[in-house]
This record gives sequence, C-alpha cells and structure tokens, in this order.
Amino acid sequence: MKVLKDILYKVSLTSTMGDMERAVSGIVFDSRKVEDGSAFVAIAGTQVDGHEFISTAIEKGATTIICETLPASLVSAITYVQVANSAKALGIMAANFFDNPSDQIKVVAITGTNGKTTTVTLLHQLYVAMGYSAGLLSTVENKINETVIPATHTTPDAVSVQALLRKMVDEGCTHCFMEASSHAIVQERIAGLKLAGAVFTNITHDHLDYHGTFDEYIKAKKKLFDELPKNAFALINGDDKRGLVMLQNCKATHQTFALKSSADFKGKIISNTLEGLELEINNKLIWFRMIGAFNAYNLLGVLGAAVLLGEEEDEVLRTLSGIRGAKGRFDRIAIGGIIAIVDYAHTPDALDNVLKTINGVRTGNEQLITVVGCGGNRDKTKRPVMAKIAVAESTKVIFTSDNPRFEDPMDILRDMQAGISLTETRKTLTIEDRREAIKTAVMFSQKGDIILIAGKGHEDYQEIKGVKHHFDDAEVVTEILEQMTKN
Ligand SMILES: CC(=O)N[C@H]1[C@@H](OP(=O)(O)OP(=O)(O)OC[C@H]2O[C@@H](n3ccc(=O)[nH]c3=O)[C@H](O)[C@@H]2O)O[C@H](CO)[C@@H](O)[C@@H]1O[C@H](C)C(=O)N[C@@H](C)C(=O)N[C@H](CCC(=O)O)C(=O)O
Ligand SMILES: Nc1ncnc2c1ncn2[C@@H]1O[C@H](COP(=O)(O)OP(=O)(O)OP(=O)(O)O)[C@@H](O)[C@H]1O
Ligand SMILES: N[C@H](CCC[C@H](N)C(=O)O)C(=O)O
Ligand SMILES: [Mg+2]
Repeated sequence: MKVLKDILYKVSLTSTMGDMERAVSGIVFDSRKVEDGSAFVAIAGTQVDGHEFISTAIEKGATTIICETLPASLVSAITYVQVANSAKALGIMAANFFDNPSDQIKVVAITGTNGKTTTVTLLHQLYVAMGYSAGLLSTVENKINETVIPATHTTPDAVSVQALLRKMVDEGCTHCFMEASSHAIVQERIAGLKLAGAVFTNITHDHLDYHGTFDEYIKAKKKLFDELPKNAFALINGDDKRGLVMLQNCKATHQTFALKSSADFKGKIISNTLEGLELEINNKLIWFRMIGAFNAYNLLGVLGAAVLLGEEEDEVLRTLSGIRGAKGRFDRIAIGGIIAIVDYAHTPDALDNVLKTINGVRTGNEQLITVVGCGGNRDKTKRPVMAKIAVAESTKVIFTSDNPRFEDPMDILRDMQAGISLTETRKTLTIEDRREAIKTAVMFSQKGDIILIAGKGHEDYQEIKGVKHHFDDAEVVTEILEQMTKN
C-alpha cells in the first residue's frame, strides 16, 4: 500500500492536517465508490460540488480528504489536505499512486474537434502492425494490443487514465496513443501525465454549451500544448488557422503537417474516390484505404507523429497504406446496388466534409439521401447549422433522433428545422424514430443512390432518458437493405 505523503509528491499544497504517513488503499473522486482507507478527492463539478460529499465519504471509510475548501467541522481521526486545484491534484496523485507509468511508456495525445479517434486508431493499428506492443485510449474503445477494454468517455477520468497506463506498461507496451478531449483537458483528467508528444487536428464549432465561447474552446485545446515538456513534440495542422495559436506558449519542438501550406509533413491529394486516397508525400505516390480529403490530414498527422517518435518514413507509409481506421468512420455498406455510409459526423464541419467527399465522387444523377439528427444535452447551436449543411449538400434529408438523452427529441428536431428555409423544407422529412427514418431513406433510394447515416458511427446504442437501448446504424441499415432488395 502507498503512503499519503508519497502520493502527494509534486501536488501543490495549501495546508495539511493530520497523519501524512497514513496508508492509502485507493484514490477516489466519487463518494459512492469510497472504500476503507480511501483518499477522497472533492471536486467541484458541473452538476454538484464534491465537497458536499465529504462527510458521506468519511462515513464510508475514507481516511484522507483532499479538498479546496476545508469543511466547517473536522473529524480528528481524518487527514485533511487542502489544495488549490483538486482536479489537478487528483491527476498528479493518481500518477504517483500507479508509479508514474507515463515515465515508462511513450504517450502521444491527440486533440482537435474532429479526427482524434481516427488518428489514434490509425497510430495504434500502425504500431501493432510494425510489431510494437501498444495501447489505445479512444472514444470507441480502449485497447492493450488487441485486448479491448470498453470506453465510457473519449478521455477516461484521471484515475482510470493512470490505471490503464499502468496496465499497458505491465503488459509490455512501449507506446500509448490517446485522445485528449477539451472536456478532459479543462477537467485535468490528464494532469500528472508525461507526454512524448501532442497532435492538433483542427478546431471548428462544437461543445459551446460546455466551454461557453469559441475562444474558451480554443484555450482548452491550447492548454494541452502550453503544458507540454521541452523534450516533447507539438505537431499541428498548419492549414488550420488556429494551429499556430496552439504553439504560442509551447516549449516543445514545433512541427506542422499540411496539404495547402508549406509544412514539415506535406502531402498532396492525387486522387480521392470511394475506394480510397492517393497522396503524394515527399515525391512518393502512396495509396491509402481511407476515404475523404479530411482523412489526408489524419494520415499526415499519423505519419508526422510516427516519424517524430523515431520511425522510418518509408516503413510507416508502407504499413499505413494497408490500414482501415476506426469503426463507424465512413463505413461503406453496399447491398443491392445501394450504398449506405455510416459516419460519426456529429459536428457541422464533419458533416460538411463527409457530404462534400460523397458529392465529390458522385458520378451521375444518383441521389444522396442523408439521415441525420443531433444529440440531446449537448451544444444546441450546432443543430440549425448541421441541418442547413445537410440540406445544402443532399438530394433529400431525413431529420431524425440521435441520442436525445434527457431532452424531448421533437425539441431537438425543431431546433434543427429552424436552420432551413421554407422552400428547403420540401427536401426534408422529419421522422423521430431512427429505424423508421433509415427505412424511409432505403425506400426512397434506387440502384446507384447513396444514403449517408450521420452522427452515431460506431455507437451501438441510443441513449434515451439515461438508458442506453441497443441501436447500431450499420446493423439496422444492413438488415433493411437486405430485406428490401430481396423483394
Ligand atoms: C460535463 C462533464 O464533462 N462531466 C464529467 C465530469 O462530471 P461533473 O463535473 O458533471 O461531475 P458532477 O456530477 O457535477 O460531480 C462533481 C463531483 O462530485 C462527485 N460526486 C457526485 C455525486 C455523489 O453522490 N458523490 C460524489 O462524490 C463526482 O464524482 C464528481 O467528482 O467528470 C466526471 C468524472 O470524470 C465525468 O464522468 C463527467 O462526464 C459526463 C458523464 C459526460 O457526459 N461527459 C462528456 C460531455 C465528456 O466528457 N465528453 C468528452 C468528449 C467530448 C468530445 O470531444 O466530443 C469525453 O472525454 O468523453
Ligand atoms: N481531420 C478531420 N477533419 C474534419 N472532419 C473529420 C476529420 N477526421 C474525421 N472527420 C469527421 O469527423 C467524424 C468524427 O471523427 P473522429 O471520430 O475521428 O473524431 P473525434 O475527434 O474523435 O470525435 P469525438 O470528439 O466525438 O471523439 C468522422 O466520422 C468524420 O465525419
Ligand atoms: N463525444 C461526443 C459524441 C457525440 C455523438 C453524438 N451521437 C451525440 O450523441 O451527440 C459528445 O459526447 O458530445
Ligand atoms: Mg473521438
């Protein structure tokens, strides 16, 4: 068991009271998970303030309390540690508790509005294919080599991040590729982590409900780069005008990738079809199985990260050429001459990119029918924008439900409809039931047509009022296409 004062190494302390040599059985930030001998870290959250649960935590067996504000009455047998920032303290404590695994494994964090899962998944697949033992922390799944550990968040909480890294090190992993969501950066879920490098993919409209303004959202991403150590690399998308902002106060080695501007890792799209991408990189022509111009950026980010980690460019390109990427990202299902594409586009930029990619490869008068919704209890301002993009780029659009969470799906759909004009509504239908919406899209389509089902990608559930009901876009559209094209 670890001793409290060792776990607090490098935590900035305001005051302490009680036994600092106390053994700690575990670090817990949720009073409901406290066990005998736990150190309970009280964090002010978005819903409640963890400080309100200090007495409950003590009743459940916590012997150490880490907090920003000391409770009015103190229990004599308990050790109290006052800190300026308990979320940050949690990260550093978790790292110490698990013996600082990031000192023993090269961790690369990817941030950006879109492309994080794609980039980390490609990196993980690349490293495993090149013979390394590697870990992955992503929206879709966490992995230690090929063993899957289900993911609940894009970036796990601070204790889980360190516990997972410990497991990776113990199982011999030399590298870990992880997503750093803006929520996680602000909430200090990655405090205490030593990074070998960080990658910035892009920044566009999302999560304004949480960050308040676009500036605050940019600052959240920038914090990752501000805190990088000197010996790490900072690799940014040079074509994104916020890329250079990320590097403003960054001590790490600055590196760029780009398609349009000059860059350390520069690529050029030679061909872009529904079969894949051909890119020119350093006078070499390479074919990739990834679809869409936006994936050229993801591939360049992957190449850059791997080279900066010490890999040989030619081997990286050769291996990357055969790799498929993450589930639910431009998944193509062709049955009976109809092509369905399941994609996780849930932001305006992602939807625009995916639709433009499809339109770029349409050859004749085939229809493009889009089925799309927006998530509940998330950024409301992206709803009308996504609706407008869908209508502008498709022959027909069916608005439907995504994960309504605790909102009324019809309210979300009304927010979407507000984004389109009366004449544009002629191109649209609103069908709340997602299965019915997909079925209707299939009924409308003829041989050669393309159906885009956007927003949920790999998700195999629909979250309604706190309950996750099984729902898998790819499964549903396959079943309906098979049924309909049989008749
Ligand atoms: C809005 C948000 O990010 N919330 C995250 C946050 O919770 P919170 O601040 O709301 O916590 P809270 O409920 O107010 O509670 C405050 C504190 O009191 C504690 N508590 C609470 C109740 C109790 O009885 N006892 C107790 O001790 C809680 O454990 C917590 O420490 O911290 C929790 C622990 O790390 C996260 O699980 C939780 O994620 C929620 C479930 C969530 O939906 N988050 C999404 C928005 C998210 O994080 N998404 C990003 C990806 C976004 C993207 O890029 O697309 C992700 O990384 O997954
Ligand atoms: N580099 C990119 N630029 C713009 N759009 C992209 C890019 N890469 C992927 N996309 C689009 O965004 C969607 C989400 O991609 P991905 O899952 O890789 O992003 P993410 O950043 O992990 O998202 P999340 O924040 O939800 O975890 C994809 O399904 C695709 O439509
Ligand atoms: N990581 C994103 C995922 C959104 C996926 C979409 N299907 C939705 O439910 O809004 C979020 O939590 O905002
Ligand atoms: Mg992701």
